[in-house]
Amino acid sequence: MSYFLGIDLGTSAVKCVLVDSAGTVKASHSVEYPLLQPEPGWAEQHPEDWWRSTAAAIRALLAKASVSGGEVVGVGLSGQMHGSVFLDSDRKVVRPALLWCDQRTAAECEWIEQAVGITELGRLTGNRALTGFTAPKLIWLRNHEPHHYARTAHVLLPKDYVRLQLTGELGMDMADASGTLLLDVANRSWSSEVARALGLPLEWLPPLYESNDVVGQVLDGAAELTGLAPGTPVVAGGGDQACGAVGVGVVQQGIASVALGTSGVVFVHDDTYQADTEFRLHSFCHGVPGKWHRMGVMLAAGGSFQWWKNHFASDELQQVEANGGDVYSYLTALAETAPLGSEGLLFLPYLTGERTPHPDPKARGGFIGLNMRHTRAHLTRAVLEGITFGLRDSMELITASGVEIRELRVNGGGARSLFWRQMIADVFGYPVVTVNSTDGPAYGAALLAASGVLQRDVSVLCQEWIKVVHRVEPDKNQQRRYEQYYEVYRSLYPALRCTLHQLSDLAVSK
Ligand SMILES: Nc1ncnc2c1ncn2[C@@H]1O[C@H](COP(=O)(O)OP(=O)(O)O)[C@@H](O)[C@H]1O
Ligand SMILES: O=C(CO)[C@@H](O)[C@H](O)COP(=O)(O)O
Repeated sequence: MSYFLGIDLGTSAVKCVLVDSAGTVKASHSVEYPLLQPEPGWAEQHPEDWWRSTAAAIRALLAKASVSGGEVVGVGLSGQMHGSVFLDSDRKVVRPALLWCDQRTAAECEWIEQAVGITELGRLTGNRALTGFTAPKLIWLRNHEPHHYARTAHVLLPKDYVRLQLTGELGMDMADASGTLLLDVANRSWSSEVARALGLPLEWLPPLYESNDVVGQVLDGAAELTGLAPGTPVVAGGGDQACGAVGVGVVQQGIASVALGTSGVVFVHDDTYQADTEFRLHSFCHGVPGKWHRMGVMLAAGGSFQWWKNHFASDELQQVEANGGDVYSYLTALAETAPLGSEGLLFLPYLTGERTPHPDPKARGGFIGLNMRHTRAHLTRAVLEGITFGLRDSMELITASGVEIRELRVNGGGARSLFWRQMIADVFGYPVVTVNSTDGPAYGAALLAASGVLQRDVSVLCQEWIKVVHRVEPDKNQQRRYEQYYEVYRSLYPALRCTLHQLSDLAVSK
């Protein structure tokens, strides 16, 4: 039997999945690694941890599935986007990577937008300078760690480091490269103009590939560590959002995906390059060769729910866990006992600043409208509703550009909850479906590997592999009531912006 291996290098863990040539998942396996937060707002990881964990996950997956390395005929990679891996001329790691959720580069983003100009930067790259993106991190390194900057010879994104260890080849796909702020997204090539304006060496950037291009073959040493066969072809793959969209079949116009991971993303496919006039949406290359996509990114979607679980719901939760229950399922059931709108309570999900629609590292979260009747159930529901309203903000920007949507495909950990899926259908006003692939980005990476190795069209493979398994329709009455809450929600950020900034400054003042 032949299998394709999809690897998704996430923020908390690497997930590997084996898929057969008909698109059926044989088995999956995850291995976690630590997230370092040496200062408030910083987020780093050791690239060596990624590689060690990936090799261990592949080995364990093959054993679990009783599949031999020789049966794996192609490998694809997906990964957390934007993270900067700095390598020296011997391809050794210079310092820990700065991740997508790291917020230290606010000053560098301002400098970039002044140096290039927001409109010119948008014309050249399709995007604004946002704290998570890669180029501001390179400038941060130049400003704050010149000794590390002087040693740097190559810059990669997280999953590209893993591909380098597997194959010995430097490379980056267009989809992930779009989040560096150094790609001319419209023309799918590095922007020498932006690199020159920022004084960044273009030679640090690796060769570019489409997501289903074969970049290299598994090396002997990597084969020994992973259990894969030497010479197995490895495709470029893509950023986790592009791979996740491929994994749920968002490879044509009319279907949007909503990813409920740590971040939250509303994603649409574009046949031609499109950019938001004010660059509030990210305009990126898609994992489908020669195609593009736009997305709005909320930094703490599932992340807000996870924060709520970790800090304000610990007592019963220990019991739930001890009885083998799922803590998130317990919390969504609790939320369901509170009425729609949480009896006049709104939650702002800007716990780690925000990207879309408010590119603001100093935005902060909050509960607004508390009264004496509110219980933990109301607050839990308000958290889920606030995240959903925040995602609707991205959808508003997408539909305002003239895109017509007929269906939402939900993926990520939050998609497990039927209650949350119904809430999304009611708040967005579109049918919400889930598909047979629950492994999202890893499944998309396996599909891209199959496309590259078998020389099959990505969209055709999506049609063959991906099937809708569940559908919820918006409830008109609930939709009308949510609309009233959403109108209040969207008025809060402009009204509170200065207050949130003051609080953000006070939090770090000594
Ligand atoms: N049963 C569930 N119901 C609702 N939300 C859930 C459930 N399980 C997980 N989640 C949410 O999904 C998030 C994790 O999603 P995942 O796609 O695994 O994220 P990542 O890839 O960023 O690590 C959690 O933080 C939580 O908010
Ligand atoms: O920054 C982005 C997209 O622009 C994030 O989507 C990261 O790529 C990681 O997301 P999770 O999968 O961990 O939520």
